[in-house]
Amino acid sequence: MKYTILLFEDEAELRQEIQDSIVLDKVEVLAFDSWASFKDVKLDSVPRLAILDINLVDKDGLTIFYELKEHYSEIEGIIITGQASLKNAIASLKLGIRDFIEKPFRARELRSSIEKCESYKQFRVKNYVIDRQLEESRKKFEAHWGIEFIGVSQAIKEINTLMKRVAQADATSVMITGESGSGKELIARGIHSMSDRSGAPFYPVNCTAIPDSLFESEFFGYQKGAFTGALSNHEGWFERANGGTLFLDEIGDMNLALQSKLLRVLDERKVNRIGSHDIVTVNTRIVCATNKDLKQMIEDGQFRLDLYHRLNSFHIHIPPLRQRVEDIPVLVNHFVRLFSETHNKGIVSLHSKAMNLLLNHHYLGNIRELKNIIERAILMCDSNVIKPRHLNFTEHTNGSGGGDVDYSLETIEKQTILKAMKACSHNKTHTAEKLNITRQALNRKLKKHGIE
Ligand SMILES: Nc1ncnc2c1ncn2[C@@H]1O[C@H](COP(=O)(O)OP(=O)(O)OP(=O)(O)O)[C@@H](O)[C@H]1O
Repeated sequence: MKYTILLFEDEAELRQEIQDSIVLDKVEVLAFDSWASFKDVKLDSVPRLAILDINLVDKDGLTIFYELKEHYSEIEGIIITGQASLKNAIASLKLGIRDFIEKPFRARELRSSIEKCESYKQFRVKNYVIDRQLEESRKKFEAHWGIEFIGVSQAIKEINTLMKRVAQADATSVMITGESGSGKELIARGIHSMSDRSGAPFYPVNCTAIPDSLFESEFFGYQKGAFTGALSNHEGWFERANGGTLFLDEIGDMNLALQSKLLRVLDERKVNRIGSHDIVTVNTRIVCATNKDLKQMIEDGQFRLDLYHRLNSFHIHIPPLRQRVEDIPVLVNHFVRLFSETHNKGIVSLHSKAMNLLLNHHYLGNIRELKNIIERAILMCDSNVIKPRHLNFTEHTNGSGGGDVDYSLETIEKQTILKAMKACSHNKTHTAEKLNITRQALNRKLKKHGIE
């Protein structure tokens, strides 16, 4: 599907520069120098995003966004301005503008802002529309394969027992920890579907995908007219998941102010939408997940200790796949059967050399990585046996067993920072940009790794 972006900028040179910098796949940028030049244009598709200068010749960017919103209620907005003021920033936020960028800005800053809008949009689309289709296919998948957490290691056996036990403890909050791709969401879904809540929604939210400015309204919902952009009543996550399970993924990315509010809801089990005095009692189980070290975050003052204890009343930790090699063969067989069926291939087995390579791989991306490797192999395989040449490992590991290579994430992070520092002649601002993190974050990491 084409992704249409509307650009309103009256400086011709900047307009062209912005257009040139947004060369993204499947994106079409329609540029205008004024409202007058846009208003009679017939669009082929619904625009998903508007990038607006505040001062245009005939209308200001905020008013234009307001008018666009009337026609395209789902449109997102980014304001670019040479005259950033608190007043404008507040007005933008109230209108539901996602980002506010001060001129002059770098092309990558704008691109990253667009990507943020898009990931938020995908989050909404996923949850409000496409989720139904996903739910359907998921149900079919579960009916066929079951939702059991696959594995034969002692760790997985214990996890399966814990899942069943906590599923019966109705309202207990659950904290799931483990590296990315290790199965945290699958466990959360498993707990939900084994509990008495299975008839009510399982509502997944990725805390990283929501800009701070929108967290509160998404969290609690709002009443029509509560603020300028509130064009209709909007249920918050707690209400949507009422009776069911709210899965808060990447809880470590929730800011401190929101953490306090979450704690209050967990204590009181009550929410009220922004702009409304009505109090809604909610019966929502919270299952949260993180791959961050929350204890360290508590020490650094970035995560509330009381919330940690509240969420951690039941803790499930998933060890990385490389520490439970005995699970690899069953997972491989499971994914071979699954993808062979999905892609209508008659693949029946795996060559022992291919299995050896899989057993010796280090899986920094855990089960997600293994799953992708098998799916690719199934697609590449032209006979009914998967052979070593069908396996496409990532560049970090070659399946040879690893030798003396240190695969710890800490080491990889340190090496990446050192490489970036070298490439940027030790200029911290440039290094931070290259690594796509803030300068403060870079300083913290340099300190952590003892670099300098
Ligand atoms: N034990 C398992 N058995 C079968 N499939 C699994 C298992 N663990 C994980 N998977 C599959 O691996 C993929 C990644 O799992 P999931 O999304 O739950 O990981 P995650 O830890 O939540 O990742 P992230 O931290 O990146 O959000 C999913 O497709 C999931 O179905």
